Amino acid sequence: MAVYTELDEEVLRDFLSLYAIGDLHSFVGIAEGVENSNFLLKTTQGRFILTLFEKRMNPQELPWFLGLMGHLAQHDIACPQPVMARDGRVLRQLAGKPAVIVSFLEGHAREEITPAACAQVGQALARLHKAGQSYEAERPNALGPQGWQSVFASCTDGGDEAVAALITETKEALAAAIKAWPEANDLPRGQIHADLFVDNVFFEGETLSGIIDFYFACTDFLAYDLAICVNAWCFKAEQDYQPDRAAALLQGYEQIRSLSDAERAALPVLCQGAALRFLLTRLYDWVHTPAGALVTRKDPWAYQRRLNHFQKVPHVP
Ligand SMILES: Nc1ncnc2c1ncn2[C@@H]1O[C@H](COP(=O)(O)OP(=O)(O)O)[C@@H](O)[C@H]1O
Ligand SMILES: N[C@@H](CCOP(=O)(O)O)C(=O)O
Repeated sequence: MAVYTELDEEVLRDFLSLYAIGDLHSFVGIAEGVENSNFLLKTTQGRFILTLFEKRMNPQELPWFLGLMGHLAQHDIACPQPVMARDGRVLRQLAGKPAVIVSFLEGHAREEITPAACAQVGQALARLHKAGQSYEAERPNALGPQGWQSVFASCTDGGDEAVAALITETKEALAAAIKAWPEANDLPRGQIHADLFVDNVFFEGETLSGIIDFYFACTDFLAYDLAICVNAWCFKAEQDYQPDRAAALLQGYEQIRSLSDAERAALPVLCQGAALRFLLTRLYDWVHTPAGALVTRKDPWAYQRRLNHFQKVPHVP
């Protein structure tokens, strides 16, 4: 569930009067999601998403994310577009939290993943990368190799025997991936989504209709974003690698943006890094989420299995 902050209807009506998006018909909290509180608003002018940013977000970084989403939307990427209030501001405060209203995207996350869906994800990712090239402000990836080390360090005293074993087994892989990681100038860089998982891509029928959740976006290797998608989209039952999906993902991507030889050669290590990144943040949540918390913890072992796959089979697809 992800509604951490309750909203009072009158307070919301007052808030909406700052925008030119019509009068409130109804609002409902959205159960999906983990990080922030999201509400579906229905107004006399249509549907919108209201997000209240919760404590894991650094409010100083919000203008970068909202600027990127606005930039991409203006470049025909189907993503939420931040809505300006009458005074021209997109970021305000509501119920004591930073708040934004964005456009509503039609569609739903897929339940069945096919190579054809992966091909469209690849195309959409490449379009996002191309459109992001003209968004100049940079945001370093806080969850790059340096970040992995500090997340790892903050997991090491907690958890049961299974967690202790996972920590031991991850230590060596972490050191190896950091050592093998490309230098900043080795590969093309730009704005990446960095969390393009199945729940963040909407389809209407068989057609990709939009991409949401840009709050891990950052400036990093473009091919690393592809490696994240290989991890997120190309395994079945959390462990069986599906090379046909990966082939379709890469082919779709290259229909829009060609990969260089260096990017292709780096994909296996980038896939290991992507597996580690999600293993580590899931492990952090596993160790630090108190029993009885509203949020369902995600399984870090699913990403250990992916990491093991890319260690044993160092080629993609
Ligand atoms: N622009 C949007 N249009 C339609 N639905 C959205 C939009 N943004 C978010 N949602 C809905 O809200 C849910 C949670 O959003 P998400 O950005 O993943 O939250 P979190 O960052 O908290 O994980 C999504 O699964 C989707 O159902
Ligand atoms: N995709 C990440 C978790 C981030 O959650 P989101 O709901 O913000 O996409 C993972 O699977 O570990």
